[in-house]
Amino acid sequence: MELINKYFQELTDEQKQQFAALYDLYTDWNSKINVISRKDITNLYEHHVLHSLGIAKVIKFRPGTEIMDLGTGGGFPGIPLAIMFPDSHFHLIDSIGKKVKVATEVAQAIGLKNVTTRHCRAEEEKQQFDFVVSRAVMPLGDLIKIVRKNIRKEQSNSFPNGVFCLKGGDLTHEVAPFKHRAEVIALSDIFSEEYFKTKEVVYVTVN
Ligand SMILES: C[S@@+](CC[C@H](N)C(=O)[O-])C[C@H]1O[C@@H](n2cnc3c(N)ncnc32)[C@H](O)[C@@H]1O
Repeated sequence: MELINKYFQELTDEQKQQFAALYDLYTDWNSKINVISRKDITNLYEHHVLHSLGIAKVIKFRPGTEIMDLGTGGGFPGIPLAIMFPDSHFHLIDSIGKKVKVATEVAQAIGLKNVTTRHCRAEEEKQQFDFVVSRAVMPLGDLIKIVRKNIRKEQSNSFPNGVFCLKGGDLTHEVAPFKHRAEVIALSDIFSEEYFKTKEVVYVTVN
């Protein structure tokens, strides 16, 4: 939790309480439904919460922005981002029902009013959003093909509407087809912890 305060110094008391509550909630839910590797739960704030918030270091979503988290699992990156941007709306979807249940229960338990969840495959989701966020779900090319229908044309943020993905490792091949429309932001330039040495935020403009 100190790690979140270290990088985000303007949190309200409510946001601090919401972030702090995640540890017990995920420890409890993860013992029933596996959404995080069991041995990684002690690294919840660094590997999952702060990693998700890497996107918040790249874009400050304007109030009213609508975002879909594709393949949210137990709520990453959607839940940490929903805490960080209470005036934006986050729609969390996953094709595995019991994982969506964890995300739904955690959002409810911490009183998030800006989160909806849905158990479905992204291919079936027809709603439109300003942005799609995603971590560890599928290769960039496949993801862009699926979400093209979900990105609305009208723009209202500092970045044109598109996709923010949390990725790791060498992305040369994955990003090559999008070279004029993609931007790779190294999280090692933002977070000093060893874990972020090989982690990136990839942004792709869609439309
Ligand atoms: C490795 S998990 C990552 C979960 C979460 N994003 C995280 O980082 O903790 C990948 C998730 O993507 C979901 N998924 C894969 N393909 C999907 C699709 N086409 N539509 C919706 N969810 C999908 C899976 O059910 C799984 O929960």
